[in-house]
Amino acid sequence: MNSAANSRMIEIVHVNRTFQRADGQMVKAVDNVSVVIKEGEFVCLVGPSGCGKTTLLQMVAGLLEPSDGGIAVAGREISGPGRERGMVFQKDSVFPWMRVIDNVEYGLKCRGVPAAQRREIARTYLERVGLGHVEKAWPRELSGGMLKRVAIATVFANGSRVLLLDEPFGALDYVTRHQLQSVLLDLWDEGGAAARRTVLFVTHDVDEALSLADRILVFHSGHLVDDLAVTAERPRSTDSLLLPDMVAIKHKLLAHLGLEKRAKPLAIVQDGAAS
Ligand SMILES: Nc1ncnc2c1ncn2[C@@H]1O[C@H](COP(=O)(O)OP(=O)(O)OP(=O)(O)O)[C@@H](O)[C@H]1O
Repeated sequence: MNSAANSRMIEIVHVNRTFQRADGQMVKAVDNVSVVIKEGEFVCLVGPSGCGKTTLLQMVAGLLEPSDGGIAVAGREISGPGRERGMVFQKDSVFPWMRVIDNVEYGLKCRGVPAAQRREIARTYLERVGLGHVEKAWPRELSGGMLKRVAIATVFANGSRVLLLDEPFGALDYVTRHQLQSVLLDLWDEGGAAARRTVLFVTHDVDEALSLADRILVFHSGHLVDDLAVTAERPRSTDSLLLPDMVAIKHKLLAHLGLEKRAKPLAIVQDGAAS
């Protein structure tokens, strides 16, 4: 639950991460990033390819160590992965050798949750993502969108207070993507504002960020270059994206991505030649 004591859920303090490429060249993937994420915030990370979004997420997950600086979650400096942080990757995050329900239960099983209790929790979340009817199926029998639902059910069933999602819907078609955004937001909001989990969500899709986020962090060349509040009311619809404030944020994001100049109408083609 939210409380004043841990309302600073993620604290990233002067974090740097450098890689050495195979050719010996050094790459500064994350460059002196400091930011505080409050408990229950839904934060999207946006920026051009290679700007360090995944690297930062992996450091918060504890899968990568910062070269410099520190990261604390719920007031504790992290030194590796932890139960309070759950991750969904762009590629499928399910074990192909386990049935759907066993996938969703796996984290609970590892923590010693009794069989009947973990089955009940897994079933609850599979129902919530609309997959109650395929609990006995194998992952290979499911579509890409269904597999993402399994991954989302799993991360919520595990009870992690911090969810780290790296372009989870990037490979999905438009309709499935929108359905899954709704599923994710419903789960995030299921207990009301005071029970919301803290989400870091990497996306390339500006409209997705505007639909989901309370706050959008914009990265460029490893730097955090903008921090935009999205205050539009929830639940948001496609019409919410047309509100003046949302359009203003979208313009800022497109400018950061270097896309503003493409907003001109296409030249009209007449008699086979551009006019
Ligand atoms: N293991 C690694 N070894 C060497 N360089 C790496 C490694 N991981 C990432 N990098 C480099 O760090 C930089 C940031 O990569 P990162 O994957 O974090 O960017 P990103 O913003 O998530 O990109 P994308 O949106 O394309 O996924 C890139 O220049 C990348 O080539």
